[in-house]
Amino acid sequence: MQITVLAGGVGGARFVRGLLSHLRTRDDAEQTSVTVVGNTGDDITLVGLRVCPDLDTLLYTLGDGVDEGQGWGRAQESTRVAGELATLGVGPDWFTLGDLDLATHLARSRWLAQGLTLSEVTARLAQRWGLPDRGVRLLPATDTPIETHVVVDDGEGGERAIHFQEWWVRHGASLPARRFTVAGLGEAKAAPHVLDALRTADVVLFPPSNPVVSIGIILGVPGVREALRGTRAPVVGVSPLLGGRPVRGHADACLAPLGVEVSAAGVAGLYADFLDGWLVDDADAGLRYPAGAQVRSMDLLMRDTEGAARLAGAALDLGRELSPVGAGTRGPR
Ligand SMILES: O=c1nc2n(C[C@H](O)[C@H](O)[C@H](O)CO)c3cc(O)ccc3cc-2c(=O)[nH]1
Repeated sequence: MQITVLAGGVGGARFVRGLLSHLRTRDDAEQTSVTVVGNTGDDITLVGLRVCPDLDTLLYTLGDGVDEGQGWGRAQESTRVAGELATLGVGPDWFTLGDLDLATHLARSRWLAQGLTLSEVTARLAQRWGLPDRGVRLLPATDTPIETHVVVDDGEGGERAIHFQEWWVRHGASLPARRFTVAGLGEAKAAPHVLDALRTADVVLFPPSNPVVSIGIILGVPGVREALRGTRAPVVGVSPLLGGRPVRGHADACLAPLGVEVSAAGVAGLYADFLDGWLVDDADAGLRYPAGAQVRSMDLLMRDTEGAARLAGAALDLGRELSPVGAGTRGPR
């Protein structure tokens, strides 16, 4: 079985870790491969280094090296270099790069400067973190450098665009966003294997990642949405909102500027053109959902890896139910 997952950072990484844990309990584990397509809109260049937060969160989480408390960054990390940079007045003081994490950014930036693509760099890092041995292929959504920007009020009746990380980390998403723009997205090409992984999957899963600044960015890469509309695989998503609130992150602050209802139903509407199955929390079972997707409710909270495994198993079960005679047998939509 081939499973393709579109993922943002912490929520996506924890869901995939749960998926791997669930797959280990199944008889067909040996014949199953997982392709994860990661968001690159969060990427940023800091102190001359290319930082890819969502890809790194996936690498560290799936490679058992993540700081569990934060959900991002390396476990047992120190920040001596960041402290020295601050003393030198270099770099933003609102974004901290850990010492071990810096090695990732140094290696990535060096390999990119040598002419490797982000896909090739990510494959090297994935090897370092043992992802292929765990049956996981990690792909950036695109090799084209893209960056999400947030348009906010400039305080003088006009507007200004700031990098997504400045809005998210420095301001805690508290500045009302007028809209999101993605530099480079228009000219971006899906990275190698991304479109094929969607077209040839047996099931496509959407973890409870941010629908606007994580999944939404991947969907904006030319060809991705069309591949999802055309795939014969069931597409099953997990709502990132429980009772109208995100478990972590700021999905609510991202949906408001789009004029989308901040609810599991509102998010389902963003995926309505390709979604086959939608897992929502029991608290949201009574909402009115767009026609087309089968909705199932359960306790959606991923308290630990076991909880994430339960969720991933339910998403796979729903996918199987929607493709009763085997994936690849339904006509394209
Ligand atoms: O809240 C923070 N998040 C930090 N994050 C998390 C990240 O900014 C966001 O949570 C994601 O981009 C949103 O998915 C980092 C992620 C990295 O891979 C590397 C460094 C950082 C540093 C910070 C930070 O200083 N503060």
